[in-house]
Amino acid sequence: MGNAAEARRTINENSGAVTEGGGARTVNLTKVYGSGDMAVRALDDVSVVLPAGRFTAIMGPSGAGKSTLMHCVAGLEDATSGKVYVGDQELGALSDRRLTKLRRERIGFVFQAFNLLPTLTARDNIVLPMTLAGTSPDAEWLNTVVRVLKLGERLSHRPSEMSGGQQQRVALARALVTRPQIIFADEPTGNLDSRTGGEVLNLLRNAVDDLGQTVAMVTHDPVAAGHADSVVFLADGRIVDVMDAPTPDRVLDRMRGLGDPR
Ligand SMILES: Nc1ncnc2c1ncn2[C@@H]1O[C@H](COP(=O)(O)OP(=O)(O)OP(=O)(O)O)[C@@H](O)[C@H]1O
Repeated sequence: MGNAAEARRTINENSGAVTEGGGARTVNLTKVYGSGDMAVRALDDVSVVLPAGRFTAIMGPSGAGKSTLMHCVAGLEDATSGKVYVGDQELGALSDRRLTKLRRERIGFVFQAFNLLPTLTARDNIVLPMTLAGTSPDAEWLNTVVRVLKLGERLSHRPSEMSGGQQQRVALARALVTRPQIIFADEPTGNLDSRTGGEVLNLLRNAVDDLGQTVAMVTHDPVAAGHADSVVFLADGRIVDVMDAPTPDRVLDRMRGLGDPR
């Protein structure tokens, strides 16, 4: 799809039932930081679907609004106007307490820095969200996640006893164990060598294909975006294109077209 108007139309047409029971979407989402002369319109009327059971990459030049979009959809930032839905729940309708609960129970995060607690074993890091919530993991699901991520031999190890790739797999297991409606990955391969980065991308792909997970990933890397089902391109706070079945070459071409020097 070549132009922004067409991209937006498709997104709007798709923004009905697609996220029911999973995924996320925004409707006319605008986010302004500051006010008066200092106002920055980080997102400008963004309507986008992150469909259930699909892997979506979010790309665009520096300052395009990628992190802001992720933070608004994850309920970490308020919208200035417009709406955000996780599944069929509109975030603006929730009290702070219920929003915190939704974030803990229905959203998973994988960051560039793995954010593992150094004193805890892999297993205790994986189940930490549930420990904090005072619940216990579904043993069968925990076993499935550990098996898919090949962490069976590592469960009693602390982060310092694991490689970067193994630590990232623990971080992904922690995101998966609560069966969130969507996982947000922010540059999940940024700190990794290319082989380990490739493994992490395959794991995200497998989480979608084998576990039915919904994944949204912010990345600057066309190779990483090539693992997704589709790529949403942002520029100056607006959606300018959506690419299905992306390849690294097509993504790179599109990024160059947006003036990204990489
Ligand atoms: N807390 C904030 N206060 C003021 N302005 C902000 C804030 N957060 C982001 N911005 C501005 O909003 C715009 C979008 O920023 P954002 O971080 O979402 O872009 P990005 O696409 O993630 O960039 P990058 O690729 O460099 O991480 C930028 O102009 C940025 O300076």
